[in-house]
Amino acid sequence: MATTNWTLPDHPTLPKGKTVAVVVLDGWGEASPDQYNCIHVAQTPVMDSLKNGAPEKWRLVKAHGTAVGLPSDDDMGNSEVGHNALGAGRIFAQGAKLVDAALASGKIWEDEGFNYIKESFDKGTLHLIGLLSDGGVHSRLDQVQLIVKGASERGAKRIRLHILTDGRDVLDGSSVGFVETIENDLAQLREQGVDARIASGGGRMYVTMDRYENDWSVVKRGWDAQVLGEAPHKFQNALEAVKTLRAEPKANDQYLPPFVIVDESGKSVGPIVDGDAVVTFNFRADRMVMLAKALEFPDFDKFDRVRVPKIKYAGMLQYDGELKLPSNETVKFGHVTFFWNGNRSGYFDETREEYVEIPSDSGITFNEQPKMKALEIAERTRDAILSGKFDQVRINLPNGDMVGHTGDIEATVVACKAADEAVKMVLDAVEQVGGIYLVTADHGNAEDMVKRNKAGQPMLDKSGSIQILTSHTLQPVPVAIGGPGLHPGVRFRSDIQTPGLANVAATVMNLHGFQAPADYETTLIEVVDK
Ligand SMILES: O=C(O)[C@H](O)COP(=O)(O)O
Ligand SMILES: [Mn+2]
Ligand SMILES: [Mn+2]
Repeated sequence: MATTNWTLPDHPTLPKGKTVAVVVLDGWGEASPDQYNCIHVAQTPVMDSLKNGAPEKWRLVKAHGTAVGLPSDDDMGNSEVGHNALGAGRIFAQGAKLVDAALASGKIWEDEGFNYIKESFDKGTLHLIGLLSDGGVHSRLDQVQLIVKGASERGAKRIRLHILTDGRDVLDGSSVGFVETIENDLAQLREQGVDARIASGGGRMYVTMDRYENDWSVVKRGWDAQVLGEAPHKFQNALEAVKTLRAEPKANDQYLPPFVIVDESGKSVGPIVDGDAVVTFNFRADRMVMLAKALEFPDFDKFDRVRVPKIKYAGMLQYDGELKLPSNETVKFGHVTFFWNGNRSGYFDETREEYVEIPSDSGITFNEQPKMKALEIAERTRDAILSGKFDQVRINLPNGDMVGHTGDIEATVVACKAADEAVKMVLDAVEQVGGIYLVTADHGNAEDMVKRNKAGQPMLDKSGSIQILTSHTLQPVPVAIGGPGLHPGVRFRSDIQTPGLANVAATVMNLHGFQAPADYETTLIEVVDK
């Protein structure tokens, strides 16, 4: 059998042995300057100097749509696809696109996963758990509709949906419309004799969709509602649930409390029991892995599951290639490890890598602490650079994104300033060791906090207030290179017209003195005589 040769060819000009700092600013895009562009409003002298100081060493790259493996150029970027592209150096079809293709070809119904869960359809219930929105980041409503329809046509007689409301990848308040849409579909199925209903729900950030083991109580709340059929709020139908819970002061789709749907006698309509099938319909991994562990691990000590039903469980994708979940931190830690490494947890080589997690504040929304742990991340990065132990030090600074998702403009301005200060500390350390930096971002967010019409003007809601955009954007992101270790002849090429994040990996390999493999997206840099 032929063995792969992983040795990279030497770069013809660029030297090896320089420390390279790769800095990813989460949610930091480039957009026209106005009062809703928090990066523009914030004092960001370091990022400004990179942009204005060296025009041949700063440029924009695409971070959304087909450039990062999403189905269309209407799809905003996100952390999973952005970091995958940054790490992989190539453009792979991402979860959203793979599921679209499997649904369009009908292959999804022939796959092992569907055949496995189908065995439960005769006697058991099919439960579908996931994010109900058309954000296209973790899941998509049209896919859920097709799955419900397709499963019912293929023998599922009793279907229960456990919905998570969004408000983060889509406008706050849009949950009501999504619930209406799916309720209509379910009503039609009921007319055809399929017992299909929503059984439970809750806001994504408070129920189920935690990530990187930041706060297991979030997953527990979901478990109680979805599996045990228990929640503090009980309603007869999901539309009433969402409308009533949204009427509470300060209510927000992201944080709706858990609820269960009950029958006339007050009994939950859809706990998960022995013999049932469960499908988690998010294609994105990070916020489903914890639930997958709770559903699958025989030894589990993160919370008391009370009852562990014997189920057949499948996900839309394999969420973790290392742990094989399903078998068939921190809020961003996994972005520069797990996502970067192609949704694979754990080290490639423990002797050569060290992953450092700076735990986030938990139990708060990040507009309360917009500086987050930027300073701590920067200090650890500085120390790692100064230690001389590493060829490459890679970090993700979460502020622009995490605070941007809260929709709090003032706090997002503070967040952007904090991220800029963190970049300064990293660049100072690079300076001290004679190293090289590459600063970029995984997608936009903080640079535009308002929903706009086609002409680019802010849109107003019925009461005349601007419609706050909590989600990511379609904007390009910057890439800046520099540092005393950078060969003086290095500059960005002008012959690649629309590069994307996938071009960064080959660039970084060059900065380490190597050429990228032939199938990588081309490097952004060239070396001219100086
Ligand atoms: O999971 C989230 O927080 C959002 O849906 C997307 O944000 P991220 O892609 O930046 O993680
Ligand atoms: Mn991100
Ligand atoms: Mn985000």
